[in-house]
Amino acid sequence: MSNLMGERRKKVSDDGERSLIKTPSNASIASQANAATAAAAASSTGDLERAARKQFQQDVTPAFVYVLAVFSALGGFLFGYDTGVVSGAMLLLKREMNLSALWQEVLVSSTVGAAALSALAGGFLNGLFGRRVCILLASFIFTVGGVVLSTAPNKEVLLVGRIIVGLGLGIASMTVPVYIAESSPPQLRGQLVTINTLFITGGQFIASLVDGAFSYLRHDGWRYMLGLSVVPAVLQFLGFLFLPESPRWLIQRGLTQKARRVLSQIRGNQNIDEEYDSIKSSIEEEEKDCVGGGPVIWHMLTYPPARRALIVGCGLQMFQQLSGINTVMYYSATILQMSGVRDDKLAIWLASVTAFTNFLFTLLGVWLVERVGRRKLTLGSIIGTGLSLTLLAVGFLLSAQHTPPVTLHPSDPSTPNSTCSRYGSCEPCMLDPACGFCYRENSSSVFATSCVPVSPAYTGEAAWGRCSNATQTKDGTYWAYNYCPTSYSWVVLVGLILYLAFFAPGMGPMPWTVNSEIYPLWARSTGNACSAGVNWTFNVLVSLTFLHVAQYLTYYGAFFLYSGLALLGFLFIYGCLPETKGRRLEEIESLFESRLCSCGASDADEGRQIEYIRVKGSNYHLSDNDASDVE
Ligand SMILES: O[C@H]1[C@H](O)[C@@H](O)[C@H](O)[C@@H](O)[C@H]1O
Repeated sequence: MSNLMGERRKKVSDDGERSLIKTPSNASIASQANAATAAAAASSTGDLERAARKQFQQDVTPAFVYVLAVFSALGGFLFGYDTGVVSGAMLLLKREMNLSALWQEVLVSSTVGAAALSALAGGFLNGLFGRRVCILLASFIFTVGGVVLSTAPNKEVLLVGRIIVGLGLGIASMTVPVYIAESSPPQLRGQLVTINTLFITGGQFIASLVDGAFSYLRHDGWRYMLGLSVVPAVLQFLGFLFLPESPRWLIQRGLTQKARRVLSQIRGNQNIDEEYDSIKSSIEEEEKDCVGGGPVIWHMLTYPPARRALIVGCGLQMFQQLSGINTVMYYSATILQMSGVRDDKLAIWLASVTAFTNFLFTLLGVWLVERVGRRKLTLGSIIGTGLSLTLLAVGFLLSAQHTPPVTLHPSDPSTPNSTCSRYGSCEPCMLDPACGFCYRENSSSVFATSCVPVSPAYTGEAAWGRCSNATQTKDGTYWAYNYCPTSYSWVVLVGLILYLAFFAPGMGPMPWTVNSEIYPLWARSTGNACSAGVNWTFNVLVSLTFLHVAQYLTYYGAFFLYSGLALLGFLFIYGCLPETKGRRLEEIESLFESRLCSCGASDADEGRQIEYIRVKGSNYHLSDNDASDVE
């Protein structure tokens, strides 16, 4: 490895191309001087920071970096679409292909499992072939997966298609944030990377609409649902044929001339000298520090700053999933049914309201990330998430305490000893996956209640009796498979809305955003591969265990457990997450240098960042040579 690094260093130190740098025009120098004046005139540090940022964005940020971010974030859209669309597709598939519960579970989790594995492999591919090739590869894989899924003749081919899609998901989920972070100017980086998560939640929302629309098509509707992902995948593939490689990766590989060209392309009229030099010298520094051979993960584990960054990155992803987002999203249709929406179709449409709320509040995160910073946003978010989870748990607890008793004990001659008939009230009946609650309702009460076995083919019906034909029958008889009728459903509904409002701006996007920036360049691919792998692994663990956890601990127990985990997450974030706002990627490693886990950013750190932006704001008019004095 040291030999390799020595060779690379030689290439990196080739500096013969300085004449290729675009020198700033008089107009740009004048406008940069305006930036400084505007910044200097601002009275308070907050005004100063805002003025500098605004002026910088107006003068220096070319539209190209936004185009680049949006095309990359199509990877996020596919992430959201492919993970979201499957629930609606499964409703149709299980009838059409007669899928057992095991097959349904395998089809849903195979994608997430494959994503976990391919995210890990993506680290290696990223280092070797670069970010652009990996994004091209991911969109190609998505396209193939979409075609296989939409034309699948049987469940085995469906499984192959779901695994292919998962392979694309893993690579895209770890590459896209890194690519955007490496191409963005520091003061926009948080916002642009967070756009990727906005696209994830946007993909989930569109998937829920597609699910709603095609659920009316009883035959082959699932083919359209699963196959439509080909459209954004092809769009991204075509776009990336024309988009450039990450300049940082190019410099690392010694392709300095190309890196300069790309940097001036994405920075427009801004002078790139300072940025180029700082990236290059930090890579040289990194390479000097890095001695000995062996895999990058070993170097990360034995080099304290990289190890701390890895702990923070993986911990954030783990706590994101442990705070139960995918359970809450998945369960939202049932929560809505509990609250009185008894019609199946309407519940599917209302689930898209949940997905839209998640999307809307992620937009708030895009707006807040560069204003309040990553640390405060994540801390505020996890506190709110934990409290909303407690409210959800209290709602479920109240419903359980006032659960309606079973008043009728009908027995079917073919299943006389069904365990269902032994339950005395709705709560234990509904928690048993083999049983459901059948009841009649009028405006003031629930009556004529019974606990009966669920139909083996479809959980939306009872195996026999009054509820064997549909979720809701004409005479006001209802079938409740995984909820109990309750007058406390409003508490759960408020909990759900608050949960999304708090989770989506912070805990949703920040783990991805922070991971894209905390690792030094030599460890960035591997660090992101590991943390994305952790995200997918905990995603599959939490979704696979939810029903079992609910069965043993009841729903309120499961939600109390999640809120306890959110509390642990808060302590972890409070103790370990530093503020990275406004810093260059190359500066961030120093945040992990001395402290145990790089604990909280102090006010002094905040001051330094404002100073950094201020100095940069007033520095644009300086000559190229002066620029280096600033750092
Ligand atoms: O950041 C995303 C987002 O919050 C999604 O809504 C969720 O489904 C994903 O698991 C998560 O990684």
